[in-house]
Amino acid sequence: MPATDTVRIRLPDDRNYEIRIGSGLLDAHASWQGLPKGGAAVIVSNETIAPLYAQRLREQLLSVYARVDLVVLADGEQHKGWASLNQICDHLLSEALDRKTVLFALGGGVIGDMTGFAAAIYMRGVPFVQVPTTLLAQVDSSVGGKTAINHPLGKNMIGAFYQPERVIADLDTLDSLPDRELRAGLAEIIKYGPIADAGFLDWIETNLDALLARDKAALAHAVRRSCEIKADVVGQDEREQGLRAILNFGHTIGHAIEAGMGYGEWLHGEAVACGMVLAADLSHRMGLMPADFVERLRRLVERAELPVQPPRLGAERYLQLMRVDKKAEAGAIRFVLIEALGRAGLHAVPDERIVETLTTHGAA
Ligand SMILES: NC(=O)c1ccc[n+]([C@@H]2O[C@H](COP(=O)([O-])OP(=O)(O)OC[C@H]3O[C@@H](n4cnc5c(N)ncnc54)[C@H](O)[C@@H]3O)[C@@H](O)[C@H]2O)c1
Ligand SMILES: O=C(O)C(=O)C[C@@H](O)[C@H](O)[C@H](O)COP(=O)(O)O
Ligand SMILES: [Zn+2]
Repeated sequence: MPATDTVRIRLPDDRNYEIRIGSGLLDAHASWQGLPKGGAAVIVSNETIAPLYAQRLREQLLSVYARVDLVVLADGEQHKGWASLNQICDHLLSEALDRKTVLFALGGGVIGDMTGFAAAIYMRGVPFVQVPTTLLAQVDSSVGGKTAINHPLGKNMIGAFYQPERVIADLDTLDSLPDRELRAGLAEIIKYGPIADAGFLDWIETNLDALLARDKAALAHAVRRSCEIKADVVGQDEREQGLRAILNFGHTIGHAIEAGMGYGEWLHGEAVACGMVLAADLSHRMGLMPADFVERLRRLVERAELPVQPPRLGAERYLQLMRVDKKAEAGAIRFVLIEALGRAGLHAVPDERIVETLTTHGAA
């Protein structure tokens, strides 16, 4: 039996679940035991991941479920929309699958977010399991129950909070992940340091080369610590009434970059990395953090070979995109700013300050 780390996420109404992290989990019988059954299993994946892993998952699930279907979606952030969501629902309905059906999201954050949303709305809710295969999905998107599709006017604008039954993060699936996608995952790992754990930021700085070299022990630690932090935050504030917003550090500008450039042009993690550098700069301009913190974060992002220079969309376009951000209130754009190393909060930032930061970084 392969070594497995388990992080538990604690939620009201008997909705606690486990995040299992380790090597060989995809092929381990135990990963798939104890889940809801009595209906069919449906694996939702995409044209890149399905040929790599769907057959292995299907074989495992056939020891639990009498029927295991596979829905293969187009690959890419630009397909995180109504058409793909409909494709999942069309399959479920045309096969007359009942509300005991369990969906298995096999892929990165795009597949996880869409499968979770389909699970939330099909027959008003069927169970689903996250099987994340990107670093980003293992450290972030598979945990916490944010599900969504994109809209041309804004990222993740149509969705639901809906928790999975379990998360199975098999570190071995990262072996086939392209380098650019691995680096995108590092962005969300870096995020957890400044917002929640200064010691973890030190650890990332020390171990960045090992992470880039895909050292399994380093990856296992990064995934576990990231999941612990996220599970703790979500356990306190599942529906983002307050604290959970800290997980959006770097995302106000990041989401504007993704939508403004056209989904898929910048990877989510790339846009978040750049957004964190600008949000760090804003934290300094708002008098919360010293200048050396901005430099420290910029240096780390650069070392991870992630972008620090935002695209020149123009200040007005950035402001327009950020006014539809979910954290905005009554037209005021609100940013997650760092207040001290390991502590963050939500702050309304005047447009002039935002324009200053955008201009300094060549985005305006
Ligand atoms: N729900 C949340 O809390 C949350 C958190 C963070 C990000 N997200 C969302 O997640 C999405 C980004 O997720 P992502 O970075 O995983 O991107 P992704 O899902 O697009 O996957 C990245 C690419 O890697 C490929 N891939 C996946 N696993 C692979 C593997 N093991 N081997 C080879 N190729 C593989 C995919 O086919 C895709 O081309 C965004 O839509 C973002 O909004 C959601
Ligand atoms: O789980 C959360 O909460 C997050 O904010 C995690 C983010 O990394 C993620 O990108 C999330 O999808 C963003 O949520 P949104 O509400 O800003 O769309
Ligand atoms: Zn994110």
